[in-house]
Amino acid sequence: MGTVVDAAKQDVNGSLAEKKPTVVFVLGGPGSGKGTQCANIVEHFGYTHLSAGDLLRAEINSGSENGTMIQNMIKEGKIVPSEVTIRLLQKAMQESGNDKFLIDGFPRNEENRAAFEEVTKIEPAFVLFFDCAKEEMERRLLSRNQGREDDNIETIRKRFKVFLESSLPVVEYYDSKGKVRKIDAARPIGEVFESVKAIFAPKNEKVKGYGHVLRLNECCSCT
Ligand SMILES: Nc1ncnc2c1ncn2[C@@H]1O[C@H](COP(=O)(O)OP(=O)(O)OP(=O)(O)O)[C@@H](O)[C@H]1O
Ligand SMILES: Nc1ccn([C@H]2C[C@H](O)[C@@H](COP(=O)(O)O)O2)c(=O)n1
Ligand SMILES: [Mg+2]
Repeated sequence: MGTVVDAAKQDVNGSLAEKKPTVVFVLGGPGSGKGTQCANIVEHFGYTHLSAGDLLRAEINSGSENGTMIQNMIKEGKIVPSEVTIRLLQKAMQESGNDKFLIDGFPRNEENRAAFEEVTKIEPAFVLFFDCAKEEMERRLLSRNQGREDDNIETIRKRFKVFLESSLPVVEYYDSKGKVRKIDAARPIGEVFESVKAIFAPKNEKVKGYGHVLRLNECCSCT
């Protein structure tokens, strides 16, 4: 089977030019709205959404030999070893037929980050980071009602701790490389998506220089 990079090699002339897939990492605390906003981005911008958590839950349900280990780790709010998660992500990328991916909830720690880079040689285009207060995230998780085993107060607290201790340093790493696009995710869903759209909209549709981003079909009060 070819690699993800192989699948993305074909250029417009049909020749085999090296073209790596576009990857956007989507990070944020538990319940910050990553999955909700990824669904909107898919609809508007043609990305394939790959949630590491969803892939791990599907692996549990598939009866895989790793299922029990993954289930126990998720229940404890712990991070599953990178080799397991990266294998699932690579398989999903290959099977998608797309070359633009939103990778949601990954990398969750330094081990995830370094292993993904080492195995795939892919650098993210940028990191979309949903910033939200803990109290608001907790409220959302406790009323999500999707039957997730980890949406109980005991596991939620463990997930918050892991987020602060292990995932935020990854966001800081990418921030030091100028790759983080931070969104205030505590607002209503539609407002959050307006900010997200401004990041994904093609560059040539933006007009800069007025202290905010304008779309070509909009006008500011200066005219
Ligand atoms: N901006 C928002 N305002 C209010 N509720 C929201 C907002 N965004 C998402 N929600 C709701 O909060 C819950 C959690 O959202 P979502 O599943 O998208 O979060 P997540 O970041 O993917 O969480 P997790 O890390 O646990 O997978 C859902 O019930 C969703 O409908
Ligand atoms: N890179 C990842 C992503 C997720 N997990 C596990 C641990 C998380 O608590 C759980 C749920 O993830 P979510 O759906 O909230 O993004 O899945 C992991 O081990 N490694
Ligand atoms: Mg999610």
